Amino acid sequence: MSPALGAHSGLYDTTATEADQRAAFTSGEVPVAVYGLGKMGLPLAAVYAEVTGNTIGVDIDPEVVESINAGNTHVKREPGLAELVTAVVDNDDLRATTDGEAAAEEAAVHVLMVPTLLTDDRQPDLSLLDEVVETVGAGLSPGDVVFVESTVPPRTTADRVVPNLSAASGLDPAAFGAAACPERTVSGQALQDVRGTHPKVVGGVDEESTRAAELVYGEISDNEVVPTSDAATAEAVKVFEGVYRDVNIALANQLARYNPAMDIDVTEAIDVANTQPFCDIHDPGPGVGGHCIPVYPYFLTDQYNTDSSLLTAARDTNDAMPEYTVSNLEAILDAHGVALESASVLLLGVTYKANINELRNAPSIPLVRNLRERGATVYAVDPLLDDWSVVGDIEPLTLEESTDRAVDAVVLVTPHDEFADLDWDRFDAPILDGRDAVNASEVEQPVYTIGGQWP
Ligand SMILES: NC(=O)c1ccc[n+]([C@@H]2O[C@H](COP(=O)([O-])OP(=O)(O)OC[C@H]3O[C@@H](n4cnc5c(N)ncnc54)[C@H](O)[C@@H]3O)[C@@H](O)[C@H]2O)c1
Ligand SMILES: CC(=O)N[C@@H]1[C@@H](OP(=O)(O)OP(=O)(O)OC[C@H]2O[C@@H](n3ccc(=O)[nH]c3=O)[C@H](O)[C@@H]2O)O[C@H](CO)[C@@H](O)[C@@H]1O
Repeated sequence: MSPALGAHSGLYDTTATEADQRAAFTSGEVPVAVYGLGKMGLPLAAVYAEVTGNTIGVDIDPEVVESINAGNTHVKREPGLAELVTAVVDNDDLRATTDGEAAAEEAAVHVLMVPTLLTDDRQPDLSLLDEVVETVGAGLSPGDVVFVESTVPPRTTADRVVPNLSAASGLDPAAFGAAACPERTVSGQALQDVRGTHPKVVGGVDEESTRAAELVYGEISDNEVVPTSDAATAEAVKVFEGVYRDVNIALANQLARYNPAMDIDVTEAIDVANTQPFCDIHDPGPGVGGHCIPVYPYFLTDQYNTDSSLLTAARDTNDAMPEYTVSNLEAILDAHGVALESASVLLLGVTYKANINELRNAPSIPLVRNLRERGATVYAVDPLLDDWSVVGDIEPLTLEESTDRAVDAVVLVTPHDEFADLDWDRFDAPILDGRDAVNASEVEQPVYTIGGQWP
């Protein structure tokens, strides 16, 4: 019970003044629970704890919970995160638990940050969201607010989350608030993003929910808080951002395919085209991975009886890039007198993005499958990866071991920091620089790029 907030410690439909609500929120009188403590959820929970002094982190993985309660951070390469987690745990501002229902009973602000992925037939998979909504519903109280930070198909908060919360709690939907407050955070800079690199978008299922979200994120974010007309609009903002990026990357990959016929360096043309403000063509590469960009288009394509051919064409273009990369490599090997079928190929970087230990939808997986189907022997180096089981039929090597292997070509798939100062000539083989990350002027071996000129 919060004296400042009167009847209940919730922010929804309270009679307290805005000033009293802010005071209650920042003094810990409005307990917060953050559900999902992964790459996005842990930074988010740590900032909530820093602001409120009373945040419960909920995760279904006991090892995650144990690690956090020991003041440790299982999410790596996030500047400032380890220090912040240690500080908020030591100060008892943040505590973690696997008991989501107990946390839901205690909290008045519920923040959902669990994965929203795809089923095998590429439909939105909201099963983890449904599970956590059941958990929150079991402890939901009048006056509580629920913020969906996970990226979801537009209309999910209003048409799925709220009815399920009402059913699980027995509360009338008018008794609690719900808003879509999509996470606009990039791994590798998560803390600064949560704190306000970009404006924070919030949209409630009703005006009071939007108001409560504005008040909370006005304390969490240093940037402006942008309220939208409703929750579905806020959800659409996030999905549209991701779809824009997938289509734009597909444009870059389409342009790369004009080689070898066009016989130019497409990446040079793109870079120069981008020197005027109405053009922002992204970079061609061996494919589009992660659980954001290749996923979000499917939150739209089959959900409405609307032609989505542009989005599906972009997805097809990006999904074809691993195979296109192999055809590039085959031309390079051929020019160096080696048949792909009998070649030894070294891949540098396997995770979907530099310095992030995440294999979801990683282009390296179809790339390895394609190379092996063609008969090539494949080695790979990835200093971040601890579980190679899903990568395919390859021999993982350390960077040191890789120099002892006679290989016919090297493919830079993911430019981790560890490769930044590499002596590329140590491999004595042509290089296919999939992410245009190698300074070819400093390398004696021939360096090719996706979109660059073929041999
Ligand atoms: N990773 C990104 O760059 C990024 C950026 C913006 C938004 N997002 C959104 O955030 C979501 C989460 O991404 P992430 O990178 O943090 O995922 P993650 O896989 O790193 O972490 C998810 C965590 O949620 C936990 N979890 C699963 N089900 C749970 C439940 N029912 N209750 C409590 N915890 C549960 C898992 O144990 C895991 O620790 C994404 O699916 C996406 O929608 C991701
Ligand atoms: C808040 C949030 O959701 N943030 C998302 C997050 O997305 P993300 O972490 O999944 O990372 P991305 O950078 O989008 O990369 C995805 C894949 O696309 C490949 N790629 C990329 C650019 C390019 O020009 N050509 C490419 O081929 C790359 O190698 C990788 O495999 O950060 C982005 C800003 O970085 C955001 O815009 C995006 O909303």
